[in-house]
Amino acid sequence: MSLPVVAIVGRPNVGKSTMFNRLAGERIAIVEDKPGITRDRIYSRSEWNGREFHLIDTGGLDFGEQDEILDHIKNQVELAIEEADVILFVVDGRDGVTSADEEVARLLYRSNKPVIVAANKIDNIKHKDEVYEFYQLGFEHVIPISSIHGTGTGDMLDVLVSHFPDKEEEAYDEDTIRVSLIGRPNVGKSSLVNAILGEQRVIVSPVAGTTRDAIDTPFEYEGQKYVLVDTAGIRKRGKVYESIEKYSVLRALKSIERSDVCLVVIDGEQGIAEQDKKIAGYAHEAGCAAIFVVNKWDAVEKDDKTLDRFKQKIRDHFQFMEYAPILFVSAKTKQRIHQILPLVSEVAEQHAMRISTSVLNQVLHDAMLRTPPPSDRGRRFRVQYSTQVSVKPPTFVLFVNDPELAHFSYLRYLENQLRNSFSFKGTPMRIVLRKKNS
Ligand SMILES: Nc1nc2c(ncn2[C@@H]2O[C@H](COP(=O)(O)OP(=O)(O)OP(=O)(O)O)[C@@H](O)[C@H]2O)c(=O)[nH]1
Ligand SMILES: Nc1nc2c(ncn2[C@@H]2O[C@H](COP(=O)(O)OP(=O)(O)OP(=O)(O)O)[C@@H](O)[C@H]2O)c(=O)[nH]1
Repeated sequence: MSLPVVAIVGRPNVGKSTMFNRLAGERIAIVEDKPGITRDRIYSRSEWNGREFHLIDTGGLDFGEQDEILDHIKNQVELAIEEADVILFVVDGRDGVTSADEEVARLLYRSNKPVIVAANKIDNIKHKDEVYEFYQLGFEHVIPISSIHGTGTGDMLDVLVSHFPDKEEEAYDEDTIRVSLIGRPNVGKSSLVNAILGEQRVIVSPVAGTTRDAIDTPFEYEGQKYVLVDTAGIRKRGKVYESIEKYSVLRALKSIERSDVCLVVIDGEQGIAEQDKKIAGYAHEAGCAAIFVVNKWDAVEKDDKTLDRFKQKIRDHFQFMEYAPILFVSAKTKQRIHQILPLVSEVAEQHAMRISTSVLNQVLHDAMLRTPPPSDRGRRFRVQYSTQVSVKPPTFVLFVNDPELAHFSYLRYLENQLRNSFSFKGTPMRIVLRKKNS
């Protein structure tokens, strides 16, 4: 199921980034984090009262060359209307309604999305009645807040969450492998979808907007059911998106959540870009299995070392995803396209693998005997007992004497030992430490 999306819009300087940072500060802790993951400042996963959602600061999006502030605002709002489930319209509560606020409001009327007006910079609660004038913008909710101090944000989040769509039911069987192709614009995602399906079911064209509605493509291959998630979303939807590469991250985020396996598509001709790293990082954090698919391999001038060199570059850039296998393909010539689905099926199996408690404890016990944890001021990290608590991704709970004694490098060692014993090819793994009450 994909998470609800909340977009923050508003004219410059009203405090969008400050609010974003505050809400992103409530970010749920990632159990297993690795160095080297970079995040966009404009996307965050947040949570309120047990409901998770994505937050986008549209003000932070770069829409390319634009002199007019109004154009920038229009683009923000268009994107918010298209992508968000709830729109958070930030105004400066101390300035009163400005003409730019009215313009934003006018643009927002056209959508049927719930809009919540956050009257920001009300640092002193005594002034909260002054925000009533913002009701003239025509929206049901006007909430006085101070992003700097955090006052009012709880009330605002309550209203936001109350407008989230109901959780949808998962439409596919447990044994269907949900796959998404993620990557920057123009790396060849649509072409790969076509190549994988072996027919021109999705229209490929260098022009934007050739496919419109979000469409999943279910199919069967060698007795296994698959669904390619949001094949239509792979295409850009309107002119506004042409210039925003960062937008590709949002597309990726939405399909990642609905997927078991992510094909991280990289343009072999152009090489690895910073944006690739961010997109891959989201797949990793979401706990999806992943495969690097280097496309356009036909267009690369090669000698006998080119492939190994490219592999090494991937390993250097994506150190947090050492587990992900790499395929070099061409959607154009169909080179190695037939290897994609068998590999998808293999990593999906690993992603869903369960290890019995006794075997798990044996492996960890042996590993700790072979290389005991370093002692920290006379105290040593000990694992009493461990068990796998979930799959997709495989998640292990280790009951330990003191979680503080666990060094990152030692946990990495334990993870590698698990991988040596069980493979877990293509899947991230989570290790959660719990203090054992003795
Ligand atoms: N007093 C007060 N100042 C605030 C509050 N929130 C933001 N500010 C200030 O308002 C200014 C603009 O804040 P930003 O968060 O950068 O505003 P923005 O809407 O993201 O601005 P753009 O990036 O230009 O669109 C900064 O100087 C903030 O410190 C608040 O709750 N109270
Ligand atoms: N040489 C070569 N060109 C390719 C290959 N795959 C795709 N292309 C070209 O790359 C361009 C982009 O391909 P698309 O499949 O539209 O890329 P996309 O990632 O879906 O692009 P967006 O919809 O912009 O996200 C097109 O001009 C394709 O013809 C390939 O394997 N080799």
